[in-house]
Amino acid sequence: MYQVLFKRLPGNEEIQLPVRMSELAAGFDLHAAVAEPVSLSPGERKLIPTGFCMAMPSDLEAQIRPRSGLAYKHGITCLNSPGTIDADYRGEVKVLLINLGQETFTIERGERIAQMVFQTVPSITIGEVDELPETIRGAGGFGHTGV
Ligand SMILES: O=c1ccn([C@H]2C[C@H](O)[C@@H](COP(=O)(O)OP(=O)(O)OP(=O)(O)O)O2)c(=O)[nH]1
Ligand SMILES: [Mg+2]
Repeated sequence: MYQVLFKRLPGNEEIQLPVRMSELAAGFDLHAAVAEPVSLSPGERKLIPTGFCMAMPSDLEAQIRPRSGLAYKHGITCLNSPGTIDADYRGEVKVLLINLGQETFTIERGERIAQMVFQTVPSITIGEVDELPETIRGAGGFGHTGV
């Protein structure tokens, strides 16, 4: 079990912290901490504040992913999906939304705009070599095995 710490930013006392909407939901929904409703016209992108900063164990990352309902109904998605929250980031978590739909979409204060999924990050070191270990696939890719 991991513990993730959240710190609300001033003025966001009534904005819910990330919340799971069902017992086994993978994603914690993120709420918009916009001061007033924010409109996204078709094709427009905006960085939406969540009103909190966080700290998680060093072997975790958090991914910011779209909500499928907003994507399906309104064309609202995360431009940089999945967004990456690094374990050492202490700034406000923000969500980069884009409107790929055909109508203007308005984000209300407190609305659930995206979801955050936690993942473990393996410990990696980088090694440089002249030759890589051989494989049967070799350099074949991009449809090399057929459809
Ligand atoms: O959707 C996102 C993506 C990133 N971040 C924050 C947390 C993350 O740790 C930091 C940096 O993100 P990223 O590495 O994706 O951006 P970068 O363009 O490489 O910026 P940097 O040079 O700060 O790493 O920005 C968010 O709040 N929301
Ligand atoms: Mg980066």
